Amino acid sequence: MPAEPGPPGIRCEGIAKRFEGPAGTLEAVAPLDLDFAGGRTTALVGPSGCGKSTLLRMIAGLEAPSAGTVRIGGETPAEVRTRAGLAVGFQDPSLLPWRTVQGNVALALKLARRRADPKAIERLLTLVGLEGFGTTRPGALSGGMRQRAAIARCLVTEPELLLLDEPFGAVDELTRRQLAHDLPRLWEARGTTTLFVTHSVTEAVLISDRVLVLSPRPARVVADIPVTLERPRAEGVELTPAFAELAEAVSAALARGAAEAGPKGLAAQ
Ligand SMILES: Nc1ncnc2c1ncn2[C@@H]1O[C@H](COP(=O)(O)OP(=O)(O)OP(=O)(O)O)[C@@H](O)[C@H]1O
Repeated sequence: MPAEPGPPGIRCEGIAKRFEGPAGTLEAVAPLDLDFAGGRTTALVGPSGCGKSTLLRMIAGLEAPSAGTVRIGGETPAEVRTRAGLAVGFQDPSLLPWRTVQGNVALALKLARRRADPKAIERLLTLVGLEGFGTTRPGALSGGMRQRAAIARCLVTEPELLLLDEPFGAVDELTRRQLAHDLPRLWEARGTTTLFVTHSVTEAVLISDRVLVLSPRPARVVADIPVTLERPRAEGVELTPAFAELAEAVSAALARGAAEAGPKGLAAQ
């Protein structure tokens, strides 16, 4: 099906994933119906093991659903991937060790059959705090720096859809805050549809237009919280009562989801 005009929305219908293992069937994602508006940023939060990454991988077309369908602006994930319309950033940055940071970022452009502009790459590296590290190989970077290089690699192709799975996991708190302020400005300006998995309630509220709180596995939506704070987020917004109220609503929903799941849910938190 041809792509719809404008930033692509995502529609998941009855999407589910079961894994077969020696201990039997594991229901990672129970049938879920989800809609994500085009050009918006949504945070997915939920206890460890509730199926967030599996959901993201299915939307990215990296994992086949056991049931249900995913459409991105009317297209299948495979169709969007074929024309390099989506980028995925995982906690494990998986950079090519023999290529420099510049080379790793430029590779994403090459795979998308686009010309690499070294100046544009350098600007992006500056934005993620890697100024002057373009010629360094991943082995000589810290874990957090590798993650930031991977984020630059995601952004360089200017994808329509950005799927980020805890991309700041190994980044120190201060840099993390800076990235949480700076990066959304970039993808908002481009109208990128973004899905973002995080364990940080603060980050979820800071970065997104909407927070979906998921229950312990198999995940269902416990709360769907619109984040109405002004964009771009102002410096110090984390200290405002409106922010605290939203963060509290997310935390309370997480606790409610765990409590409703019983002792298994609480243990999974
Ligand atoms: N390839 C796989 N084979 C078998 N089981 C899997 C596979 N991938 C994920 N699972 C299981 O599916 C469930 C959901 O995993 P998933 O990684 O999606 O959770 P998550 O919410 O992203 O967790 P975390 O927050 O800890 O990263 C877990 O019980 C996990 O063990």
